[in-house]
This record gives sequence, structure tokens and C-alpha cells, in this order.
Amino acid sequence: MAIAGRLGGRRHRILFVDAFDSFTNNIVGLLEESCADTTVELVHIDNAGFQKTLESRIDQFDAVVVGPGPGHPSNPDDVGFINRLWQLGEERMLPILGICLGFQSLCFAHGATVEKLARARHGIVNRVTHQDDDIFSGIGDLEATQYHSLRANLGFAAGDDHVSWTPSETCPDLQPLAWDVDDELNGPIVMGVRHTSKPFWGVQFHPESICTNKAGKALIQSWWDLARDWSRRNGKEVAPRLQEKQTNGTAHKVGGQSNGASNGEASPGQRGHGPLAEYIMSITDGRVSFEQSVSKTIEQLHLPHVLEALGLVQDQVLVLDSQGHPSGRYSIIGLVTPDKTAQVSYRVTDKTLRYATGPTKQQSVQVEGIEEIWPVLQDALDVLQPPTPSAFEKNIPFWGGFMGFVSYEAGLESIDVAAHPSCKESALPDVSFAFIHRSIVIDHHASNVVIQSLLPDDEKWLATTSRIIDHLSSASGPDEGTHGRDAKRRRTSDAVSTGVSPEDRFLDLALARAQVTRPAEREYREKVLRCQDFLASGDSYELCLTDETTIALPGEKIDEWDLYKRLRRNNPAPHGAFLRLGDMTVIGSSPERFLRWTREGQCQFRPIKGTVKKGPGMTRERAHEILDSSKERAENLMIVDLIRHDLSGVIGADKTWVSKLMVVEEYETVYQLVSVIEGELPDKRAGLEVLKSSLPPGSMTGAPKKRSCEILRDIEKRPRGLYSGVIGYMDIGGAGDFSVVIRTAFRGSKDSTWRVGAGGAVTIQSTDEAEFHEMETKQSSVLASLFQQHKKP
Ligand SMILES: C=C(O[C@@H]1C=C(C(=O)O)C=C[C@H]1O)C(=O)O
Ligand SMILES: NC(=O)CC[C@H](N)C(=O)O
Repeated sequence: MAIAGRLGGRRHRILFVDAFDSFTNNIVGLLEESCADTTVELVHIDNAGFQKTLESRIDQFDAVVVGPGPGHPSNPDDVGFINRLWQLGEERMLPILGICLGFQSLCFAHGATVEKLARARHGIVNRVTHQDDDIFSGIGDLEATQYHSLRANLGFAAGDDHVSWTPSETCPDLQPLAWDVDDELNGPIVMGVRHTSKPFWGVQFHPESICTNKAGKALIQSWWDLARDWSRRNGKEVAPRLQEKQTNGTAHKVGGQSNGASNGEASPGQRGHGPLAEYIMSITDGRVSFEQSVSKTIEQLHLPHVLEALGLVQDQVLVLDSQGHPSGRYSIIGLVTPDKTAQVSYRVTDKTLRYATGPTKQQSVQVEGIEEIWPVLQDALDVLQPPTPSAFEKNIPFWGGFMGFVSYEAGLESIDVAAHPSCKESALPDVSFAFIHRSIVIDHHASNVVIQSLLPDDEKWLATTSRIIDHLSSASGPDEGTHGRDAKRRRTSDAVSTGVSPEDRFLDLALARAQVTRPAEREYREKVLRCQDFLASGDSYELCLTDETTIALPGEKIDEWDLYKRLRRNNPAPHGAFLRLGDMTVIGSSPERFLRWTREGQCQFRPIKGTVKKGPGMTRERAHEILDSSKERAENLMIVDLIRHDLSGVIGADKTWVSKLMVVEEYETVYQLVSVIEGELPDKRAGLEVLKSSLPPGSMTGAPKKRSCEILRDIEKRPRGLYSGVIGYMDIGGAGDFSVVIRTAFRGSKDSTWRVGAGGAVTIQSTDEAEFHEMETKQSSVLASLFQQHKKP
């Protein structure tokens, strides 16, 4: 076996062939971890350059791993050049391991039919039966995750209900090595094979999944040992190359351009400072003040009172509001200052970046043909980095910087999926941020408030703001923003004592004339069934189907702030948002954090997948029982594996871990299943790179992400816009925090129609009826909150 000392820093090379799966980087990480002294290099199945010179390029590798992916091995678009690998001549032969689609393609090339399962197995964790032989030798009991719709049929006699360990007449060259024998509906499914004379192996399951037990890693080690043995015996050892080891799990890309998603490839970055950074600096004549901040302890502070007292609710403003939810700690108010606050926006349809100060739009600048907006934002953050961070309250997550949102379609752009053509009709921005100099951060746990400004000579504003807040905290009543046991009682008493205010009466009058258009049940259920056709054919493992409800209020002047206060009162959630930014107004109460990163370099995703509605007869215990079912767990597992892939593509699999797997959390109207995926960033700038590389949020797409988004676009036939995007901030100190835009209403400032998206993950185990009701539950958690003065007890 290769030992580091003998190799003297030289490394073996494994080629990973990526069929655009969403678990690729997890496999790359597992290979790096399991195969000593090895570098993994990645090529996409459609890489034209690589295909042209495949034979000579393959010679430079010790082994190949052919990965999973959507589709069927008989479809050239799904497998690209994979089928050619099984035809390599004697002189080019090398060890190859196929995983899932790669396994199916091995079987297909050797005589098997690849057919649909009676019921697809996505996110199912099950025992794999093997004979402790070949690559399964010494690995112990194997529990493995499966993500497949198709099966390889090696041609054992129909009706044969017991497994075979010898080749069949149809596939004489393939020896079965493992089976899943527990699925009554599908019967025994072959889970592993080896070629009887060539160094080809394949497994139907996913050894890299978070729910595959440690035998998954042992299997990869065992394969690598056999692969190395074969190479030695056949005089095929490639001289190990002298190479830098890359971060585990972030494979080098081979062979130049591919037609696929960027998959975490580093963007070129900019030399010097770009026009946006210069522009923001010019607003303050190149001066930035970092030291002015006032911190005070307050007992009771009601966020709406702060905004109202400061006169912020009628103009442009950004509020990230934890809405008094026990798990939300901070609320952040970003102030838009006329002629000082740069507002930056970008639309995917015209690829034009626009920026201006404040709503006056004087000095508006347009930059066309923008390739990527992310380096432009990073550049501006770099310029404004505080030189002496110690002058700031360390615990305050936002010191100043960009606050705003990114739409679903901007996320599609980053994975190279074209938006639905009707997107062209929308005038709304896909990326919109304001560079916030003045902000107020309330820490509801520590009961303090910090008033901050990055503007030079801003003492007067700090003093005035401070005085107003002082006055409020001494005068205010019970606080919605407090947490802990009393929070709920206080909220309720606050609500009850409020009675019917004039604002509420005014809102009711306007809302009574609203035209609400909801998704039609029949059509939604048909869409669920269409999704399931794609799940059954192997094109997707999970599809987060969504639709939109519209609330048209033609001719009605509605107070958006009053509407928002209703939403936060009736449906509080930790990631509330009230944004009046550029041409958009947003009111939301999202329960889901997307991604947060700290200045110290920790990052965290918190996907929600699995929802149970509260109601008569639904106890906490019953909700736990339902959320513990294989359907709900499968939904969640797929997203956890997907996010592990997204994150490790940037920071490496060895810096990525899952700290919570499928825990039940309670919200106002639903119970949800939540997981937490964490990582360690190499530097401050990596936060933005992780954000960009992980959009759109996996919990809103399904897996594999790219193919699933294409399918959803063609089924949903509408732009999702801000819904399914993210809202949050990136601060100058290097921290960031974004929530997933769900349970949210938004509209363009010139539109009289509010849009409220809602949906849920469709899996093969879903029923169209239940999916429709899940979508309705989520949609009505927003609608009912807007239309009712107070939530019915
Ligand atoms: C699609 C929505 O929610 C997403 C889907 C969930 C699910 O399928 O259980 C849960 C939370 C969100 O990630 C929505 O709220 O509209
Ligand atoms: N995970 C996979 O590679 C899936 C392979 C194939 N598309 C199937 O669904 O069976």
C-alpha cells in the first residue's frame, strides 16, 4: 500500500466524473478522507475538451469514480461520456467505481436493463445485505442511504424472490455483491456488483450520505485497496504526481469550460476597487467613522415603538425583526438616509447593476453586462472594513454594511438555470441592497440597544436617537421582544389590551375589498402528480413545488406598516422582515434561517423540511411521531446532504459538519423538522462565496438542485421573485445572516397587488391531497394573519 513516506509528498489521482448531482462534493470529501495520499479531480460529463482527448487524459489517473445524477443511463444527455469509460481498451484499462447513476450505467453497459422501481427510494436508509466479500470485505454491517428511482435488472428469473451471488445469463460479466432484501413492494434490489474480469465495481447506494453508517467509508477504503492491488498486479501504477493537497472535498476542476453550473468554482475577483466601492466611499468624501456607538441597557423595548418614535415607518427603511420569537435574539433596523445611503440593485434579465443614493435617484449609475454581482459587493465591503474592530461591540452581529435581499431567480443564475421567460415582464430587482451607515440593533436577550453610525461627524444623530429611545424605554409598556416563559403571555395580553384600533379598522375596510386569488386545488394537485412523474423517472429525488396567492387592492391606500404589525403580532417568527427598499415593499415572518456566518469564521445553515399543522387533536407527541416518519425524515435528509455538498464545495468536506439532524421545533401554526449544518470558513471573504454558491436555498428547490430547478420552472411557469430567495445582511466586520423568504408578502411600490408564495417538498411518498393542504396551511399562515385583527385563540 502507498505510504506517505515512500511517496515523499507525491499523490495519487482519482478522477471524479460529475453527472450534475447535488451530492458530488460529499463523495469527493469521502474519497479524500478514505483514500490515502490522493487528490481528487473533477470533470463534468459534458466537458467537451475532456471528451475529445478522453483516452490520453485518462492515462494520467490511477482510478475513476463515476458519480450519481439525475436521469437514465441510456440517455446521452444524462451520462455524457460515461458510457465510453466501460469500453476502454486493455491498454487504457483502470479501476472504476460507479455510484448510483454510475453503477446503473455500468450495469446497463453490460447487458442489464435499467427500469423504474415500483416505488422510488429517495432518502431511504436501509440495511444492505452482503457476503463480506470483495469491496464489502471487512466493512461490517452496512446501513446506507438510497437515492434512486431506477434499478438495474441483471436478468435473474422473473419472480425469483431470493437473491443470487453469481452472474446471471443476461449479465455474465457482472457478479452481484450486495442486495436490499427488505423492500416488499420492489422485491430484492441489487446494491453492488463487480465485473468478473475487469477492475469495475458499482454500488447503488450513497456511501457519502450523512445517514450511511461508518461502513460507507470502510467500503471506499476497501475499494481503493483493491483498485491499487489491481494496478500493481497489472503494471498500471501511474507515477504519483508532486501536488499540493487541496482542501478536502473541493476537487480541482479538470479540462476547462463545461456547460454546467459553476459548482463553487472561485470567481476571478477584481483588481483594485470597482466603481461601486468608490461610489460608496465618495458619499462620505472617503471618510468613514467606525467608533461612534452608544450602548444602553433597557428593560422593555417594543420594536414598533422605536420605529414609530423615530418616524421611520413611512419612508425607506430595512427592519430585520425577531418579532419577539423566543429563538430570535436580535432585531436590526437599517436607516436609509437621503443622499447618503447607496442603494444597489441588479436584474437577471438585463444583467445591469444600478446604484444611487437614497430614493431621490440623483446620481444614478448603471453598469451593463455585469457577469456577477457578488465580487462587486465584496469589493465594497473590503473598502469599508473597520481598521480597529475592537472599537465595536463584539457581540453585536451587524455594525453597518449591506442589508437587502436576493431573489430566487438570482439564485438560478448562479447555478446556470435560465429563469422562466415571463420573468422579463417583471420590473422588480433580483438583488437589492442598501449600504447602511446608520443602524439600531436591539439585543432582546441582553435587553440592550446599540445605536451605530459609520458616517463621520454624526454625533448629533446618535445623541437625538439615543434620547428618543431613552424616553421610550422609560415610558413603554410590556415588550413583545422579550423572550422566555413570559413572552407568550405578554404577547397575548398586549394583543388583547390593544382592542380594535383606528388603524385596524382602517385596514379592515381596505382588506374587505381585496381580491384574493388562490392556487386552484385541481391544478395544484395535478402539478404534484407531474412532479411525481419526474421523481419516478429518476430526474429528481425531491421537488419543492410552490405556487402564489395574490391579494389585489386596486385603488386602496393601505398602510403597509400597519399591515406588517398585524403579521408580526399574529404569526411571530424569528426572521421577520419589514423592508421598504427601492421599488419593493416586503412584509414577512419567516421561521427559517438560511445561512449565517460570524466574524470569527463559523457558518451555519438551518434548513427546515417536514411540516405538521397545529390544530385540534394535534399534540406535540403526535407531531413528533409524524415528523419521525420515513417520509418526513427522507425529505429532510435529502436537503441536509444537499447543503453539505453546497458548503463543502467552498470550504471543503473536512471543514463541514452536521450539528443537529432532524429535531422538531415548534412555531405559531406549525411544527417543523430542522437540521443544522455548520462549517469553518478559511477567511472573512468566504462567507459571501458560500452564500453565492448555495443559492437558491436547497430547502426551496429539492435535489439534484440544477435539474430540479429546471423541472420546477417548467411546471410552475412563473418567476418566484423574492419568494424562495433570501433576506439579510453582510456587515463590514465580515459577518452575515440571511433567512429564507417564506411566509412573506411583497409587492412593487407601483403595484397594488401583494404576492404570497407557498409550497412544500414533493417526494414519491407524498399524496397530492396532502401536498395541497400543506401549501394551503403555509399560505394561510400569512393570509389569515393579515386579514385578522387578532389571531383566533
Ligand atoms: C415552501 C415553503 O417552505 C419550505 C418547505 C418546507 C417543507 O416542505 O416542509 C418547510 C419549510 C420551507 O423550507 C413555504 O413555506 O412556502
Ligand atoms: N442518485 C442517483 O444517481 C440516481 C440515479 C437515477 N437517476 C435514479 O434515479 O435511479
